[in-house]
Amino acid sequence: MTVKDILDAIQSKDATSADFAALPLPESYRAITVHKDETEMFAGLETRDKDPRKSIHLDDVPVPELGPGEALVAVMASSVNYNSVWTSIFEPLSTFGFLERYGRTNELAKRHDLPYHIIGSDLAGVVLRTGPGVNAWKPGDEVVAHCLSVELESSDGHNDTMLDPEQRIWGFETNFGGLAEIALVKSNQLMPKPAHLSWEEAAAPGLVNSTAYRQLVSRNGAQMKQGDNVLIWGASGGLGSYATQFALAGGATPICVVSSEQKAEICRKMGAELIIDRSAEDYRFWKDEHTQDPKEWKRFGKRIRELTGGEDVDIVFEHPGRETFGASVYVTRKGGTIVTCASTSGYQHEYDNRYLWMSLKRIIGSHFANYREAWEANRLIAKGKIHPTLSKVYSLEETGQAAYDVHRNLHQGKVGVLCLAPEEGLGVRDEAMRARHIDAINRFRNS
Ligand SMILES: C/C=C/C(=O)SCCNC(=O)CCNC(=O)[C@H](O)C(C)(C)COP(=O)(O)OP(=O)(O)OC[C@H]1O[C@@H](n2cnc3c(N)ncnc32)[C@H](O)[C@@H]1OP(=O)(O)O
Ligand SMILES: NC(=O)C1=CN([C@@H]2O[C@H](COP(=O)(O)OP(=O)(O)OC[C@H]3O[C@@H](n4cnc5c(N)ncnc54)[C@H](OP(=O)(O)O)[C@@H]3O)[C@@H](O)[C@H]2O)C=CC1
Repeated sequence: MTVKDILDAIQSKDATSADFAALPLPESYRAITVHKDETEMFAGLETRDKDPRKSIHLDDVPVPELGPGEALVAVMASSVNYNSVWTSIFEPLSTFGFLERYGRTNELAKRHDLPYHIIGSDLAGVVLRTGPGVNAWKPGDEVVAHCLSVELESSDGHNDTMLDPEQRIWGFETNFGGLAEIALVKSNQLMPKPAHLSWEEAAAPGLVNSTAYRQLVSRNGAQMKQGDNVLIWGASGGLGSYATQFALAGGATPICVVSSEQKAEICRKMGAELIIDRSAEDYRFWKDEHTQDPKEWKRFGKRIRELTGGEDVDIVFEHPGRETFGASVYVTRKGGTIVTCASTSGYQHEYDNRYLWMSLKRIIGSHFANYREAWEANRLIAKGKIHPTLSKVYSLEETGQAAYDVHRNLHQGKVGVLCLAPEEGLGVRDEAMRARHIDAINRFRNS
């Protein structure tokens, strides 16, 4: 039995759940990995010079044992997230430490502590097997998976599953991720695949869409409301392309920051009108490595006021971190919110705290999304209210290049990866709904 037989079953129109359940599992499958004995390979290099194409491998790996509450999924497509870039350059630390720590927690978790890490935190595919105790899903179900892995044995996470002390991001802090032909997930990560999307389109939004939803919309984030001005860094990037859509769909006004005219045009296509090209306007928030320039914060703030007709921003959607955080705190209106989920340009932030406390601003930390938020975010995709922002699709063999593109900011929106799917465009079940949204679905394609 090989993965080819699985693919044949998926592509045959009449395979039943019983047929999928009867398919023997292959012994091995192809997966994107990083290797434990290579974690020092980039020692001494600058971050930008660490090349994912060198550290990312395509290996044959054994199918992991299936535990209670888990599912094995045949992965048709996945996507590249920035967390896989971090994994592949071993920054800010090697993910093997996460796997070792997880492995120490219990007997079943030991499976994750291996000399290779199968990465990837998104998937669209078909359930192959479910473990004991799984009733909601069965072999043959077409699914996407969100990336929240929790144990829920402590009450700390019972109101908000992101607060579980054993909270992990699947495919980053656990093994057996989505950039592979088969993935192992907890069954409560599974959600229905949006019927109007192809496999690669369905696999694209998951992680970033859920994160932007919590960060901007949820009561756990900035609680954006109608009429809010929302400053969105990297508005045509992974997170930003969903934040921009949430702002527009929620009656807010996005002020989109991008770094080229091409990216500005994509934001206009999404419906945004207020756009700042940070390259063309050449903001230099840092005079040198250690000193910020408040005059540049002010110039940036003036530009925002020009665009909004004199208003400041209610919310800043932050993730670049060190480079922009001082400016973000400065330009937020009195009583406004800076909501951050990352620090791509550096995690030691500096800002002038007088502008925070004297103007009663708040900084909120946000990370991925709880079960319910991830479900709600996926529901918005399934209803055609928010759309995938897939620009380019690579084969599994080309994942290193795909991660390189994201690391070097050469991409737009999301970059997809075909795993078992032999070509793009497969897996659409609701053609009529697709036709209604086709322009929006294709907005980012080939940009
Ligand atoms: C969905 C996608 C998301 C993304 O893309 S996010 C971007 C990618 N992610 C990242 O860049 C984050 C990567 N992770 C990290 O950098 C690290 O992961 C953290 C900085 C988040 C945490 O650091 P660590 O060293 O792993 O964990 P500690 O919590 O600092 O625990 C180490 C030891 O320190 C003890 N400790 C924790 N808090 C306290 C305290 N308040 N007082 C005293 N001790 C403390 C712990 O218990 C433990 O101890 P013991 O080693 O013995 O187990
Ligand atoms: N905590 C969480 O749950 C999550 C955290 N993340 C983290 O968020 C970060 C962004 O992820 P994602 O959106 O997918 O990545 P992308 O690379 O797809 O998009 C980020 C965008 O940010 C902009 N940007 C990059 N560097 C800078 C800078 N120095 N100053 C201003 N803008 C900058 C770029 O846009 P432009 O050049 O056009 O300005 C880029 O398109 C990553 O660090 C990732 O790990 C992501 C998802 C979830």
